[in-house]
Amino acid sequence: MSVLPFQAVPNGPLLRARGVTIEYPAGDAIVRATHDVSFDVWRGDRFVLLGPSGCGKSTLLKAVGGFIAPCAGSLELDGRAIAGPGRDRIVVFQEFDQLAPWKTVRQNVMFPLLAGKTPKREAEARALHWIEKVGLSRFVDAYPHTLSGGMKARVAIARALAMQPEILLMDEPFAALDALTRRRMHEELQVLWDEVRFTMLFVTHSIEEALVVGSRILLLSPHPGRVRAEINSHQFGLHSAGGAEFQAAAERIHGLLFGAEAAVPQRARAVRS
Ligand SMILES: Nc1ncnc2c1ncn2[C@@H]1O[C@H](COP(=O)(O)OP(=O)(O)OP(=O)(O)O)[C@@H](O)[C@H]1O
Repeated sequence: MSVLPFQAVPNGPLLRARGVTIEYPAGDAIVRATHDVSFDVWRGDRFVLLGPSGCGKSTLLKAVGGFIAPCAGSLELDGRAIAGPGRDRIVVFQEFDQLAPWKTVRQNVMFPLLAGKTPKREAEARALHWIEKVGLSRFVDAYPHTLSGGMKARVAIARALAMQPEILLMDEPFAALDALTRRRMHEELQVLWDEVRFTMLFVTHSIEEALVVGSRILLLSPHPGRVRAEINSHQFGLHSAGGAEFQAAAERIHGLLFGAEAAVPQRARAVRS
């Protein structure tokens, strides 16, 4: 019998999570961070994991990044089991001091490309391309300590996108920024996405941010995180923030997360917005 080489499932979801349960050892005990979480992320999705502090959002993101393994369930990217970190998944954290302080903006963006053996000329061209896309061309030779928080956020995004990952993993990337800068970053992320259509898995505990940033939102219950509902939110954006429909969606999400509906464990439901 001939064995066919593995092939990715055409037209399937890019990221498939099935029954993901993740536990941490904590002394003699075990902390269950997520329980039986399933979801699909399709190419071009801006998929948000939303839930209260401690519901396992970052844990799920780290598992997708390949930094921790589920104790039950499966995670697949493009049909292949996630078995460890890979260049197809790049994480952007909220600590922008992940930028090397002794490297310029250009050098910071080039660094992971060079580490991945991209030829220097190509690495520089790609770095300059993405630095321009995030509006920092004038700052290519600046050092991180001379940049504002928003500018550092943009460098981190440029560095991630320059790697051309299959999926960008963003863990509350704007949480440390002031409200005005965060709003600006939401705008810029939207402009970038409109142009590039990258796939994004975005973690936040802010309902408003989830609605503005996301095209689909997975609501997770408090500790351990279980899927409460999945919501379409592509119709919302900064233009609709504060409007009646936006407020109604935000209130419904709040009810699902914290209200009477949240008290009764329930299976995942598709909720139309
Ligand atoms: N390294 C660890 N060891 C033990 N327990 C952990 C570890 N990391 C996370 N946890 C626990 O797992 C649960 C989920 O944590 P996680 O950071 O994923 O939640 P979160 O939803 O991202 O929270 P936040 O919004 O506050 O960042 C929490 O109860 C947390 O205390």
